[in-house]
Amino acid sequence: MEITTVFCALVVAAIFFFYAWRASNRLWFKPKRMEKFLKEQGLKGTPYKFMYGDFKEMVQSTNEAKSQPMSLTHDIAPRVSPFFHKSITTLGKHCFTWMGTKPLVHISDPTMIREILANHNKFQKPKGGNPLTKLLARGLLDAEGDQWVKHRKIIKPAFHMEKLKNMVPAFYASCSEMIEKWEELVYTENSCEVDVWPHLQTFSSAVISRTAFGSNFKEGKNIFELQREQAELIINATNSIYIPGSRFLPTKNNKRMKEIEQQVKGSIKGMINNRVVEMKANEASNDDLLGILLDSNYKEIKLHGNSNLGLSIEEVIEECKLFYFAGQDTAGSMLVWIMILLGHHSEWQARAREEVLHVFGDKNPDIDGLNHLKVMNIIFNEVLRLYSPVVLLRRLIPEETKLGNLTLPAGILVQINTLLLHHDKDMWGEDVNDFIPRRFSEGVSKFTKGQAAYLPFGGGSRICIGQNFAMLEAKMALSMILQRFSFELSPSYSHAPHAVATMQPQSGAHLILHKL
Ligand code: HEM
Repeated sequence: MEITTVFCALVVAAIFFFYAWRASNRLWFKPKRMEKFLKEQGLKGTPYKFMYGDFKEMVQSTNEAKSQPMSLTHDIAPRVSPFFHKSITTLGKHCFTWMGTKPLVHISDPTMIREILANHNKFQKPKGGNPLTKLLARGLLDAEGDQWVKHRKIIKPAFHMEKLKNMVPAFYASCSEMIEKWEELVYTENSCEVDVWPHLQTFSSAVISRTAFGSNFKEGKNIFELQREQAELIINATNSIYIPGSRFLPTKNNKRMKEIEQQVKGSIKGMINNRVVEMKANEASNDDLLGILLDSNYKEIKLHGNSNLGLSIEEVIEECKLFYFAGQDTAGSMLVWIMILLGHHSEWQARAREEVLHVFGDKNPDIDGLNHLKVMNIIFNEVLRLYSPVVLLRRLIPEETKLGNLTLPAGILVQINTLLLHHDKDMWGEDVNDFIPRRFSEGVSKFTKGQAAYLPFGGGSRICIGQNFAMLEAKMALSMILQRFSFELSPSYSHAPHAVATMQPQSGAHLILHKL
């Protein structure tokens, strides 16, 4: 009897020590080993702090930076990315900080950046972290290896130029709705102050609803409104360290997130089922993203006679959710900074209008004309450099990997700070923080000398699939706006760029619109 009790006590103690050792290894000894390993290679870094890493400092510096607006300059990195900006300024361009227990190695050398972006199997999208973010978007953005190859192949045709051509009327209709509202607002005085930021968000959301779901536009809009609410709930939840399992607690937020998830899935599933029936009866229009995606999916299955080569309904649902997540906020962010910068730099606004009127007069913009707008193109490139909607790219290293002269241990994260790279004096020169679209007049690669230093849409094989879509959408919107209005920054405009999921104007974008 006594022997059994002693044996049981020993087993319990062994289990306790095993888990205690595992926890202390994960939370302390492993990070400390990695810290030593990185320091031995000459990298400077912040000291590891138990479990949280630099989390508290990051939140604190972001809150401080956001507490007041800045002067109207384009030197925005200290406000938008305060913690990473300070780390890189004090520790060097290649250094490390901490995301909880994981070291985050910052890479600024264009040759190393190219290598990271070219090898998507060695440098993968980060896994782990807060699992709630998966409720927002998975699909192509999240897939790896063969799964990613399969998804990209099926989705790619939806973004070919000849398919985008058919989406131009959707861009036009969405922009007309926005402009009608502005015309009502300026009606009495011929000019009026408008915070264009919410209008541009509604516009980019309408564009995605129309182009994704065509005739089911209204239903699509409803789905996207739910997704927007989901994004807000998730962003709130990710502002604190995630405690494993806490997403299953029956809190008000958790319940609402689950409810939204089910409603969104149900609606998209219903639309897909209807569309499949219509496709079989040859009654469906394949001009929208959903139609093209389903068409490309079934062609792939038919071609190889193997249903594993296509996407499952669940996967199609995830891709539809991703279109919204990846395409709405980013395009809205790009447009709002274009309008703010052109409101501030009136000479460039005048040049862009001159070009638009020269190409289209007062006619509706068409795709050929939009593809030939040179001044607008260089303005967009410069806005995307200074106010890149996506401020950083992050990758996880699953196995020990060589990068330049560094050996990076398995499990660490590498980060390319797009915003800091776009504001780097060594790369762009002393006038780095000035708005000079002309620097792109001979193309991006001429200025960067082909180096991976300009990455608003990422780079390598995982470059943004919606790049041409977004550029066309923004060109259509700006052309239609310039044909009808001139605008300048309102005295009540407060310059406060900040990064949420994308770079956004924290206090809105108050412009004075004048009807032409
Ligand atoms: C100005 C607008 C946009 C910007 C600045 C932008 C930026 C980016 C960036 C930087 C990436 C790479 C992320 C990484 O490597 O970690 C990316 C990927 C992606 N973007 Fe965009 N994007 C924009 C518009 C769109 C639109 C309109 C769509 C779709 C409707 C879209 C769909 C995607 C998808 C699906 C990926 C993942 C590609 C892959 O991993 O293979 N994006 N985007």
